[in-house]
Amino acid sequence: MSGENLIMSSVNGVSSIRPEIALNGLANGLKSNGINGHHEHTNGVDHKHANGHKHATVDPRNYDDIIRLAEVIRNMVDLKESPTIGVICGSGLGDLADLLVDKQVVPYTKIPGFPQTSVVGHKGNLVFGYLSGKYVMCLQGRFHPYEHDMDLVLCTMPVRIMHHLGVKTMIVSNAAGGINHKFNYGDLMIIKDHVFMPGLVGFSPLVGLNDPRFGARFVSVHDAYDKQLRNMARRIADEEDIRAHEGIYVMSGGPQYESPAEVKLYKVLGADALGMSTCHEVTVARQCGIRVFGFSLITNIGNDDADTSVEVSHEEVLETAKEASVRACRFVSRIVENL
Ligand SMILES: O=P(O)(O)O[C@H]1O[C@H](CO)[C@@H](O)[C@H]1O
Ligand SMILES: Nc1nc2[nH]cnc2c(=O)[nH]1
Repeated sequence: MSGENLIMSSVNGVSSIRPEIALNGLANGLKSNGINGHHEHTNGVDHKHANGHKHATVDPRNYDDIIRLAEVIRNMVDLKESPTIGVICGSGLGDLADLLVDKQVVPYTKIPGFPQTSVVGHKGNLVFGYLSGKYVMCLQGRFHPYEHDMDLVLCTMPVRIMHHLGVKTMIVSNAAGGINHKFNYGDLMIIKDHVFMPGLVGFSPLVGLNDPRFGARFVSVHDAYDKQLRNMARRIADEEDIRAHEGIYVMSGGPQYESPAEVKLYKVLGADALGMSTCHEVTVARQCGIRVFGFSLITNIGNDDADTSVEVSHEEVLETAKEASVRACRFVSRIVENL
């Protein structure tokens, strides 16, 4: 099979991926070189794509591999300009990427060495285009650590690629279970701060040898969610008559939802909403100096009493996210307009 055939594709008839790239050449270019040439990583992963085809070896821990992969992606599309805004679409919120104007879609399956999505509601496309007149890149589908054997470095590879392609501001969304009693189905929660549970016990994307080209060894996340952006988002929510709160997001490892006793525990910790994503991406974004705005879509209400608890399901999460999707897309479009 030729590289041309693999890379050429049309999604919804709008993709215009450049055909001239030879995948075999990319594979060679993507061999791991080690940090600064003096450290050879041995944990490069041969990522098998959904179609069973084995792509180039990319070591997500290797700076040179990330830069090469970012350049491969740059060459797969005809970028209109540098995307300075990156959006990670959470469960059921991928509709936003479909709204982009003049868009170019690169399926993850066509990107050598890229991981794949497996969660319903995460399509698995990198989408470039204009939103509110600004050139953005959207991840239409994210990588949850529970899908990828808790390999947080692999799951945050797209954030480092965004950075290399020019992203300065990242908007990250997720679906989450509300545990603040004021929260209702379909409300938005502007993330003020987070509790990164996996990170607290050693599952951080920053664990391992640090190549200083990625950023600092020790990253301060005291101001991870930009205050100015939060204030702007609150004003926009008011103007648009969107119910939005501000609160603390907790990322658990998942994929099981919380037991009522765990929900109670998180309440004591001061959490407002629970999910299984976002914190790893935000941590890496802060390491490379990307400004972050994050919000949760409250798709279900956490149970805190085993005697009255009801089942939580991903179907329910997706259904509520779908109902709130138009509102959430309007919210993000207005934020981008104001950036
Ligand atoms: O955080 P996003 O990607 O929105 O997905 C959320 O929804 C899924 C559970 O329903 C989990 O993956 C949780 O993290
Ligand atoms: N951990 C967790 N993730 C979610 N994603 C959507 N709802 C929930 C929830 O209740 N708990």
